[in-house]
Amino acid sequence: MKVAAIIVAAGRGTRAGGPVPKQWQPLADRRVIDWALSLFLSHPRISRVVLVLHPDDLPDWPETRGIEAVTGDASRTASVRNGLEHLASSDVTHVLIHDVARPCTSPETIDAVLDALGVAAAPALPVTDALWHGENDRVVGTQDRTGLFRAQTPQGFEFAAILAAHRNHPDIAADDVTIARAAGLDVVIVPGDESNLKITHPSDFARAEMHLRGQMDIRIGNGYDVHRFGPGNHVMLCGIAVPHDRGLQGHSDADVGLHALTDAIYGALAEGDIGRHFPPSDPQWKGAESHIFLRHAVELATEKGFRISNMDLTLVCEHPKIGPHAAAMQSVVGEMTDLAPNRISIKATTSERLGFTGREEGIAAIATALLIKP
Ligand SMILES: Nc1ccn([C@@H]2O[C@H](COP(=O)(O)OP(=O)(O)OP(=O)(O)O)[C@@H](O)[C@H]2O)c(=O)n1
Ligand SMILES: C[C@](O)(CO)[C@H](O)COP(=O)(O)O
Repeated sequence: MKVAAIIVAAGRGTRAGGPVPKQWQPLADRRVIDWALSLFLSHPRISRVVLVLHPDDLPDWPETRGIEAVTGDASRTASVRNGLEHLASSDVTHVLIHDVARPCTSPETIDAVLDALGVAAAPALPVTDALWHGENDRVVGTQDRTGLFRAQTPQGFEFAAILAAHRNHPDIAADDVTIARAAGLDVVIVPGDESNLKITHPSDFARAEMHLRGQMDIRIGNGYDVHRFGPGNHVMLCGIAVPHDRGLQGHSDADVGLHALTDAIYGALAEGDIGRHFPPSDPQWKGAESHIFLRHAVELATEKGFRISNMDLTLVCEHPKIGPHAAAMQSVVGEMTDLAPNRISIKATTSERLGFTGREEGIAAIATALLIKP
């Protein structure tokens, strides 16, 4: 079985509204389109992913590894057909056709459809509400719901069969099962999922967001570090050499800010602290630049499937004054972590001349990091 996925994303999302078509709108920290793409790209049983885009959107689509971008057409049916024709002379044996507008589809639904193939299989849910006919805000009739289902995607087909069915069905159809049925194909119904909703109207964004956030692994971690002052003419703080009449002492470059940020990430991952990964007893870390530690923590987070959402750091000291350097620190930390500066907060406070920071014996730093695994 060699399976391709066709994700149709050439619609204009008129019912959903918004400044751009719905697939480009933000949803739970990504764009709607990214949810469907990452689901199919990461599914082990899918070998090719074809993305059908509107002609206006195609020029802006960056060439992306593993995604074959194809031009869409005036109707969903015609867009699907373009995707199928793109695969026409390939060795693909089966195809899953999916709406980009369904960002909450689960890998289990994909597996259920693939397991049921066959010639054709698609997820659906039995209708549970009473059904009426209505006119001018009045009920004019009722409809028996026995045997009625609400169709979802991805809809799966034997490739040659659905290609032929589409070629023989030039008219617009509600979905690809309709076209398969018109060609006489037998379609198996597999259980759909209430959360596999299609973003159609503005209120659907909130429902999808609630589901996706509920599914996410969201981790918070804190980091705290202190370094004492010693001789020197600058302190390293968040990767910036800040002029000062003393330096900070430590086994590494004593960048207390980067250390707290690093420990916050390790903390969120339940991966101990810097000392566990870079033991102070190991001479190779003597005088080390602390960006090494922060980069390691970020890599570890990425390896475990997490993305850093934001970080917040407070430096506690009377001097040096941090405000004039905060923007530069944000930008340097942004480079180290691959985060936009507006996701990194760097601020400072004095301790009102109380305690060791108040007596200017050293600098303390407190950090929080929020990590998300979709
Ligand atoms: N010419 C079209 C129309 C629709 N679609 C895709 O088909 C799916 C289902 O369509 P729908 O939810 O109706 O999306 P839109 O057509 O974008 O929405 P609207 O009808 O509100 O404009 C969506 O993923 C949409 O991008 C497509 O690829 N090409
Ligand atoms: C394909 C589909 O999602 C199955 O429920 C649905 O038919 C698409 O309908 P739309 O009117 O094009 O949104």
